[in-house]
Amino acid sequence: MSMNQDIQEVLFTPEEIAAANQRLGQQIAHDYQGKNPLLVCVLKGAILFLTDLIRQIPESVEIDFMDVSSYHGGTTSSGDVKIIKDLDVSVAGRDVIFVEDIIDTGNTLKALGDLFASRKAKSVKIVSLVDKPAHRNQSVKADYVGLSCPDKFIVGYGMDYQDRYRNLPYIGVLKPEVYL
Ligand SMILES: O=P(O)(O)OC[C@H]1O[C@H](OP(=O)(O)OP(=O)(O)O)[C@H](O)[C@@H]1O
Ligand code: HPA
Ligand SMILES: [Mg+2]
Repeated sequence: MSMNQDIQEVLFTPEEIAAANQRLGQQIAHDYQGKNPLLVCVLKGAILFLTDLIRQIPESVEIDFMDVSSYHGGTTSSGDVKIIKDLDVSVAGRDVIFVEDIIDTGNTLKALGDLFASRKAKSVKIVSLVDKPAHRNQSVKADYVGLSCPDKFIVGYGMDYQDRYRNLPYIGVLKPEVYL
């Protein structure tokens, strides 16, 4: 059965996502000329965004990955942000950009920000493809935002429900009967 049948509404098409990526890539390229920033992809959700975003940055960058989880497949944050895999490289003296698919409660980026405060990065900024401000309970804000989303649980383009739907090329909302 096609995943498309589980979708009630498409919020952002592949074209809208591509346009957002292009704009974000241009902004980052402009702001980080000659700085060789370290883009830290927050797995798993941000994997599609990272790979598309970096191709829109015609400047030298490096990438690394952290695996962080707090939703455990569901639709609400457990508040317990688990670091499953840390970076391979040191961030001391580096210009770091966290790459996120979505900022929702802000719990994930608050925990990463606290962790990085002691690691002596030269600068730390955040790029998030989607901003969902409705449930924010931490005062984190992305420096670069692609798309703003209403108070709905979304899937696709990296984002999951029970680890599925990440491979949808668009971002949408599931039919209510899927949440069982
Ligand atoms: O602002 P928050 O409320 O913390 O939500 C945002 C985070 O939640 C999701 O990750 P999740 O824990 O679902 O792990 P996943 O990326 O592996 O799906 C998403 O990819 C962000 O990292
Ligand atoms: O709306 C969402 N969808 C998928 N994953 C998420 N993680 C935080 N918010 C969301
Ligand atoms: Mg998830």
